[in-house]
Amino acid sequence: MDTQALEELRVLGVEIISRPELTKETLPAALDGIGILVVRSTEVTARAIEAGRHLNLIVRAGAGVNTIDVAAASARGVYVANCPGKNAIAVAELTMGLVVALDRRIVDATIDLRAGKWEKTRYAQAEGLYGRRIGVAGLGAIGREVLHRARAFGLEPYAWSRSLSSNKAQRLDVGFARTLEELAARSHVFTIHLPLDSRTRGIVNRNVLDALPDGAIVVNTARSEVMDYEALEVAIAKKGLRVGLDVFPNEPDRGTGTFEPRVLGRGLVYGTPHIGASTEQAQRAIAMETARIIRAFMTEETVPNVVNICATSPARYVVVIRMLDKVGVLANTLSVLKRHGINIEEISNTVFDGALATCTKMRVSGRPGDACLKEIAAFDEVLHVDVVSLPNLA
Ligand SMILES: NC(=O)C1=CN([C@@H]2O[C@H](COP(=O)(O)OP(=O)(O)OC[C@H]3O[C@@H](n4cnc5c(N)ncnc54)[C@H](O)[C@@H]3O)[C@@H](O)[C@H]2O)C=CC1
Ligand SMILES: O=C(O)C(=O)COP(=O)(O)O
Repeated sequence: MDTQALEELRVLGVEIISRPELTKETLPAALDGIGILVVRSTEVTARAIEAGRHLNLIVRAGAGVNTIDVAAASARGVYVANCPGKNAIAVAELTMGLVVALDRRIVDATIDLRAGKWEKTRYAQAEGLYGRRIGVAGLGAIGREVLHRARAFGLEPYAWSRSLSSNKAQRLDVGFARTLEELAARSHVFTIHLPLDSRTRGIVNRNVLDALPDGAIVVNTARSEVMDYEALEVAIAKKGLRVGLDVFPNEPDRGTGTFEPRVLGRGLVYGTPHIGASTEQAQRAIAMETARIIRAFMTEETVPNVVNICATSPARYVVVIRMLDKVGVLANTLSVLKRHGINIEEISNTVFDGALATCTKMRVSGRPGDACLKEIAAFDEVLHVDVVSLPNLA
């Protein structure tokens, strides 16, 4: 981990245990006594989350949280946070690297040269990128960085993304595709930057691949499960696609080992071992963001980048209680709320200058009745109690 980020954590008094060799299988047994787990692509299963009885926070030191059983974490009240955007430039750089390499067949030319073969005639047959169209599927942090770099190459950009409308596309000066098929049909270069979830699994399917023009360059640096790799193999043969992949089905979860993805032998297919995020710059940015998340978790009320906060809280009211800063006052008010069957969803407590008084705000699902409020107000140390209805912002 970056030395500055490590220093940040040391200042917080965090004891750091580094176990990069852990896998999906060995992680659960290693979580005993661990409060904060920082992971890259290692899978964090429900079994790991159950085994990690002391776990409060899981930080995905990267973007994609599909490797973490977020539902299992939510069910045990464990925060899951990621580092959005912090490795986007690195992935965009690799994406453009693959695009250029495929157009000019740089890898094959190098392999031939290393074997003593001067194949100028063969490798002189490149189309070139300038003036051709690039389709970006998923215009998030990485998609936008790709767009930026694609323009510098003179590629004409098109995009398809969840919240992209034709107006927004116009503002971004990018061609708008209404469907993924439409995007594919326009793309001489087609690049995928969608997260993996239940809606995107297999979304780049046979129909989408069939819509691509012959000889198109296809790049996937997102997740293998977003694309049907069997259909891809067929499309490579049928359409002469040139393909660049940084992600594969059943990737090893160790840094070194053997791995022979079948698709790599199916035509002009270049591959990298999931290194999209692996530049020093990106890793430094990720480390600093990880330290920021941990610091906020330990010292502040809100944790940044949490992906599993209840989007539609059942809380409809806020109980605001000003009280003297004395032992047991808050506990007394809570026991009254409990007796009246009021469930507290969220709570915050602020202490004011001089530490004489505090203000507690509790988000609750049911409106406390007058009797309940009177009981709270009756405590000598309670200065005031109020109930505020939350606006329906849904
Ligand atoms: N190869 C590597 O090392 C890396 C791979 N990745 C992968 O790239 C993915 C994207 O990363 P970012 O751009 O940072 O994420 P992001 O969240 O900033 O962007 C994702 C984009 O996809 C769009 N989107 C999401 N669901 C959609 C749907 N169902 N239909 C249409 N559009 C949808 C979103 O609106 C957003 O614009 C990550 O989730 C991760 O899986 C990320 C970093 C490194
Ligand atoms: O950030 C992401 O989503 C990635 O895929 C990066 O994976 P890594 O942390 O390099 O194993």
